[in-house]
Order: sequence, then C-alpha cells, then structure tokens
Amino acid sequence: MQNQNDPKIIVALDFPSETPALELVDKLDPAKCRLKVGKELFTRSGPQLVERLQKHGFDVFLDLKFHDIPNTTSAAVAAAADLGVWMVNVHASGGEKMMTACRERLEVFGPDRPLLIAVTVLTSMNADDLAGIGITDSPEAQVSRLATLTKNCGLDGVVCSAQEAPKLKAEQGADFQLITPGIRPLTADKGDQQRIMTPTDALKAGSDYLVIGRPITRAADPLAALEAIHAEVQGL
Ligand SMILES: O=C(O)c1cc(=O)[nH]c(=O)n1[C@@H]1O[C@H](COP(=O)(O)O)[C@@H](O)[C@H]1O
Repeated sequence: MQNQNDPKIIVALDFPSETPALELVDKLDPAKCRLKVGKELFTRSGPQLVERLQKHGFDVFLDLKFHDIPNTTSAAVAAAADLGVWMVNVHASGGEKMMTACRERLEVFGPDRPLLIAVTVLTSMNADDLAGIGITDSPEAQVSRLATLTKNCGLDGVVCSAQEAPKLKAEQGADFQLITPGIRPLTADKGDQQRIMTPTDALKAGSDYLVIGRPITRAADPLAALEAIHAEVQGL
C-alpha cells in the first residue's frame, strides 16, 4: 500500500488506548501524514485498530521492532503483511540470518508487501549507553555497520537518527530508506531522546521519513503542532 501523496511525517500514536488515539486521528488528514502503531497501543488494541486506521485511508507503520530467531521473526513479519501494513520493522542486531529470513518470507506478497526496515541504534542511546552493552564504537560507526548488514540482506532501509543520515546516504545510496525518530522542533522537549534533529534539518540531512510522537501528541493543540511541522517541511 502506498499513499500517492507520500507524506514524510509519520505520527507516532503512542497512546495508552484507542480512545485518545482515535480522537487525534479523526482530526488528521492521510494526505499529510502516516501513522505509527507501536508496542503500547498494539498490545492494548491489536490488529482491529490497525485495520480501522487503514480504512480511514492511513498508511500504517507497525512498529513492533521484532527481534527473535529467524523462524519466529519471519512469521511475525508475514503476519504484519497479512494485515496490509505499509511498513514493518525488525532489529538489525537480530543479524543476517534473521533479516534475510524476513525478506525472503515477504517475497510471496509481491510489490504490495510492506517496506521492511531494520532498527540500528535506538535514538535514545548515546556512546555511554552503547559502552554499557559492550559496544565501544561510536553510535555513528555502529549505525553504519548495521545499515550495511541490513542493505546486504536486501531490506528497504533502516531506522536511525537523522544525525547519521548524510553518512548513510553516502554509503548506502539514495534508494536506501532512512526512517528517523528523535525529531524535535527547536521549542520541543528532548525527553528521553539523545540523538535529535529538527524536522527541517532532518530532511535536509537525507531523512526519507520523520517519526514524530510527543512534539505532536503531547502538544496543547496536536493538530496545530502537526500543521506547523507540515508547513515547515513542505517543499523541502
Ligand atoms: O522504531 C522506531 O520508531 C523508533 C526507533 C528509535 O530508534 N527511536 C524511536 O524513538 N523510535 C520510536 O519513535 C517514536 C518517537 O517518539 P517521540 O520521541 O515522542 O517523538 C516512539 O514511538 C519510539 O518508539
């Protein structure tokens, strides 16, 4: 499924239940944004909510960050494809066999299959956090390593910080999709994010899609916040 307008903003519906999520969604325009359903909302409201969002005309990024053995993960990715989502993700640190199994499993879905994306280094992590799990390389180097692995496995792109986008576009080519959370307009709180960038800078750096949650969903006027970001990035 592919929205003809190809909106670059993906609103992260990080809500505790479908009631507040749908309250916001009812005011949104599928021509201006896509929607991301993550672990909290999916665990409460499940596939029915995803189908409802799709019936409203929205492309859905199912962000469950699968990370398991190849057989389990590829079956989960196929379940996401059956649901008709636009994008689904796995953790690149699941490794070559896992990512390859997922890509192969999606082949039967043909050109309408979801985009298959791998998470590199979470945008909430900095060099100290990586050192804590035994990775002494910089976040940038680790992201590059995992992006190369992801591309070699034939996936469509990665989730990374926009800070890494220029390097990744140079290394992996223009077609390799970069999905970037950690987006913060200048006035927004950083929260738990570490590697952040503004919407304009992120697109200029090479991001293909901006994942934005709290700067929209926690704004006093979420619709106005989305409209402002949309106006800011339109035409970039
Ligand atoms: O895969 C993701 O979407 C993701 C990866 C990552 O490295 N960092 C990250 O923040 N995310 C998601 O992107 C969204 C960011 O939300 P805000 O920080 O509220 O804008 C959340 O739903 C996260 O789960």
